[in-house]
Amino acid sequence: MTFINKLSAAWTANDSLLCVGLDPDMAKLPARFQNDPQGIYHFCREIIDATADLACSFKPQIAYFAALSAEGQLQQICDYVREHYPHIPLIMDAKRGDIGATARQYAREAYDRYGADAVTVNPYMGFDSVEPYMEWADRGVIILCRTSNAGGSDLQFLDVGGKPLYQHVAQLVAHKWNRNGQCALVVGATFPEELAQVRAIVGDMPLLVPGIGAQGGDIAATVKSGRTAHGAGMMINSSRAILYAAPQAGEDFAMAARRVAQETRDAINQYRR
Ligand SMILES: O=c1ccn([C@@H]2O[C@H](COP(=O)(O)O)[C@@H](O)[C@H]2O)c(=O)[nH]1
Repeated sequence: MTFINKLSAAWTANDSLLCVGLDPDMAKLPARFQNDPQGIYHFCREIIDATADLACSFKPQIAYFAALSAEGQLQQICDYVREHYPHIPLIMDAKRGDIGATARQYAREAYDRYGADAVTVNPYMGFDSVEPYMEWADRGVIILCRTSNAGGSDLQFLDVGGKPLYQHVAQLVAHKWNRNGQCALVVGATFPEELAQVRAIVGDMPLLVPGIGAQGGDIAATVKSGRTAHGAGMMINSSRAILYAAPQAGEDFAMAARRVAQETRDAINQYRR
């Protein structure tokens, strides 16, 4: 099954456009995980079990693991999702970008080592830096377009021939690069007007949309701007707001994560149709 088919099935199965981000920050984990050599794995596993029926995808951000030399635990997490929730797409957020020969190694890392269904990629070095990922025709290639951070405007908003650069990226990916129908784009929830512009350019192409929750993006505006005619088409990511939902020590973190994930999924669904 391709990434896009798996994602469509997960949207329907869990009635959800919510992508649960896995960004484990050791300083924010409950104490029992900080004293456990396998703490990152155990924490993420509990989050996954608590939210798997509410999510359309899981998105580990590789930096949180690499910074702690915890790639082994990331591998265990990916194995766990594939074994216990094989219908939920796994997105490796790595934002890779390099020459073709190196890109092929990054693709092997994401798809073969971690078994990810999709990986995030930076388009700045052009098509030959993205093409190696497409050799895995059943996997997704999620390309940065209009990122959620304020500084994204420094380059992505540059006027290029009368249009901002991010619109060129959307057009290029939708009309030239997406030969196998495996591409998606990253567009931040913090810029709903640009999200609507991108949706108008790319048709039904899936969009990974970070920026709700901790970054303050408005859920109603995000969904209204980014949904397809079928009320889907998005993986709306929330990481910290779910992972660290427990307001104080003592509250069960997994129950709190589930509560916030459910509230977020339901808030998104209010504006889908
Ligand atoms: O434009 C982008 C692209 C990726 N991200 C990533 O998404 C999550 C957001 O985490 P929150 O805690 O929900 O803010 C994180 O992994 C980022 O690296 C993004 O925020 N914006």
